[in-house]
Amino acid sequence: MSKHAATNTRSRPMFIDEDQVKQLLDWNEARYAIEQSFVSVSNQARDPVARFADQPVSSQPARTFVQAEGGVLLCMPGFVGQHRLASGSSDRASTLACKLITSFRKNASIGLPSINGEVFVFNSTTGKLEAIVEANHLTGIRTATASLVATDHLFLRPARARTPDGTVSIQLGIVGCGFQGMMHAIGFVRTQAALARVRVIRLWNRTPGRATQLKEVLTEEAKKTGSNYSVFVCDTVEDCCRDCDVIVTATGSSEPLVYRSFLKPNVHINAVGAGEFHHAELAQDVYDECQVYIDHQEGARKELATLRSNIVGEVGEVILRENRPQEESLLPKPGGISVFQSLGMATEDVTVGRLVYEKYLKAHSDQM
Ligand SMILES: NC(=O)C1=CN([C@@H]2O[C@H](COP(=O)(O)OP(=O)(O)OC[C@H]3O[C@@H](n4cnc5c(N)ncnc54)[C@H](O)[C@@H]3O)[C@@H](O)[C@H]2O)C=CC1
Ligand SMILES: O=C([O-])C1=[NH+]CCC1
Repeated sequence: MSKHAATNTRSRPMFIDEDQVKQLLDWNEARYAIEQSFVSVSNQARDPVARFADQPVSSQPARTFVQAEGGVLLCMPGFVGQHRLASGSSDRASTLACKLITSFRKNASIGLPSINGEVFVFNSTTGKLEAIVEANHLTGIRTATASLVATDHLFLRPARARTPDGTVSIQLGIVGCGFQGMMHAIGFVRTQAALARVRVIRLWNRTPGRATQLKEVLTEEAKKTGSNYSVFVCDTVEDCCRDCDVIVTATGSSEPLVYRSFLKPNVHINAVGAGEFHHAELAQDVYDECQVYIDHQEGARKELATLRSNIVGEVGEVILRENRPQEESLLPKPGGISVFQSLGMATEDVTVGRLVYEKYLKAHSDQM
């Protein structure tokens, strides 16, 4: 743990529950933690002589899947070395953690989330388990934030650079209004000041009732955040995607939902959901034309082995090359389709789990 962090010297680990995570985790702080995670993975993947000493490094194997009768258990261990805990801070930390997460699709019918997890945070010097962080909300925020970071670096920053006042506004499409779809929509709304104004949100869900519910949530959210976007519930995926600048797919579909003909020529898609495999939601004619960016080569080799597309590289490598004119840019060709194929990776849970734990320790320092 960092020299500035109080550590848990008790024999029992801290338990940080869902409600506490909701209070502690902030979208903009999570964004920085996720950027650190992306960068750590790509910095580690570099040739050692080309690695940046002032950037974090990491170690993370491809995750393992254990098939049970009703679903699957994923084991996601990871280490991030020398990451910054907050933007603008010179304090660095190293974090060892493991997320255990289950995906049981039929849970919705009994009123439970389909995805349930915990992040186990260890002391990276002694290996002692220091905290268990409930990770349903955490997984929602970290996954949506990974999409926000990818959208920002691949699509919004170049767009902002092309406008005279450095601001952009977007029409956002959400295909699949379950937990992830909701968290993504809220994430885009809550980070408007930093990323892009949201002027329209278009929603589609297989069962329209869930899209209508999300419309109500987003209408409340507009009041809370003083935003004035319009929200539309769409009857078809085509209608949902029409005219969108940014699209999120977050379903369990094993069949393609989004086809090339539904899309504007210049669009960024965050493909988050997984049916039988991770690239099921977009049709092959989208993959034939787009440029794909991933979170983690190691995971992609295993989980995207059947994807036929132009995989440009990791989002972290795009970030590392920004503002370094001596290195060739990995940005998408202007005016085309970019896809962030999100698998989800342990280092995201490592840096965000550590953020929650640090904030918990700070909030409870008088009781330690
Ligand atoms: N990339 C990442 O880091 C992560 C990805 N996921 C994936 O995101 C997806 C959504 O997860 P949650 O929102 O937590 O689940 P959820 O159970 O809350 O929502 C599932 C959504 O998928 C839709 N859906 C299911 N089967 C469908 C089909 N055949 N056609 C169209 N829509 C269908 C449902 O209507 C619902 O909108 C899952 O595939 C999950 O594995 C979840 C967490 C992290
Ligand atoms: O990265 C993650 O946490 C998950 N990806 C798919 C299900 C959960």
